Amino acid sequence: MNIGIVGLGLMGGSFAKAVKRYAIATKVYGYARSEKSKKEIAELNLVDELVDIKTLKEKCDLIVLAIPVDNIISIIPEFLDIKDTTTIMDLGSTKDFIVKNIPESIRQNFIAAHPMTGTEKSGPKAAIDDLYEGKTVVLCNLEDNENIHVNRAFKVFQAIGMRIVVMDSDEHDIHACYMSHLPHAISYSLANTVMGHEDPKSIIALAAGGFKDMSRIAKSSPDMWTDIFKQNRENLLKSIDLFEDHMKKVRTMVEEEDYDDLKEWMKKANSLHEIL
Ligand SMILES: NC(=O)C1=CN([C@@H]2O[C@H](COP(=O)(O)OP(=O)(O)OC[C@H]3O[C@@H](n4cnc5c(N)ncnc54)[C@H](O)[C@@H]3O)[C@@H](O)[C@H]2O)C=CC1
Ligand SMILES: O=C(O)C(=O)Cc1ccc(O)cc1
Repeated sequence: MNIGIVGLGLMGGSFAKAVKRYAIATKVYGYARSEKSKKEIAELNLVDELVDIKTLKEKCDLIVLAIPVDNIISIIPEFLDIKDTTTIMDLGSTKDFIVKNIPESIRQNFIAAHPMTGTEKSGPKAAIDDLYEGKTVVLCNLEDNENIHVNRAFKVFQAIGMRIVVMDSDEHDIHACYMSHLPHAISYSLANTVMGHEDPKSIIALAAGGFKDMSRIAKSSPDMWTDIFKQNRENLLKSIDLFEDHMKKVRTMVEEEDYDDLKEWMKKANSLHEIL
């Protein structure tokens, strides 16, 4: 099988490394837009050959879109003439808007996937050898796909060591919102709150583990995350409201010196780590 990857940053570059490591592909092709990316991808030896979209469509059995979620939508028109036997798959963090905007003519070829793994880093240099190893990938609305494409997706994800979970795209977007998109909104908010109050010298001198843990994902790509917040806007708004309720609650308990209730509220939060 020949595999083509569009966008060779953290997710696409790591996918290239994984399929090479497990010798799943006869040849791995890549497509990148900028000269800077092309140079980095070549230096890191992420793919066997960098080609244009036309060649990618001619040569590849599986084409993976590892680009920001709005770019997935805007690049799709270039793939309307893929062969019936070509699988096209995205790795975007949102799923509902994407599946609803795939044209009918290629809907059966299009596998909507979200690997639940990543980091705050981006670009080709961020690619990691074992990013996907032992991690979960969510596949959505598989009833809209032909078997040949579903089987190919299962084969590739299992071969790179992933666990597959199947669900509807709207259900996916709710779970992804609470477990990933809201935490990113909180981390960006925390980073901006602290920087608005503390000078850089104090941050360097005094930042402890907790602050570093909670602000790590505030380093994530604004291009990628603006698109995600846009596509999952409704769920994100609801989750921010619920989070604000908790911030108001802790504020009231502290203001009213209601320390018994505060302790109970904290104990409840502690129990999350019995599950995780
Ligand atoms: N970063 C993470 O931890 C995770 C990201 N995702 C999703 O994976 C996708 C890719 O994210 P990352 O790899 O983290 O981003 P990234 O920024 O590291 O890589 C994306 C690459 O695609 C290139 N690109 C953008 N538009 C392009 C286009 N039209 N044609 C060709 N190349 C293009 C960019 O120059 C960049 O090098 C996004 O949809 C994101 O939501 C999913 C799970 C985890
Ligand atoms: O860096 C982290 O801890 C992440 O949470 C990475 C991440 C980012 C986006 C996703 O859709 C999934 C995972």
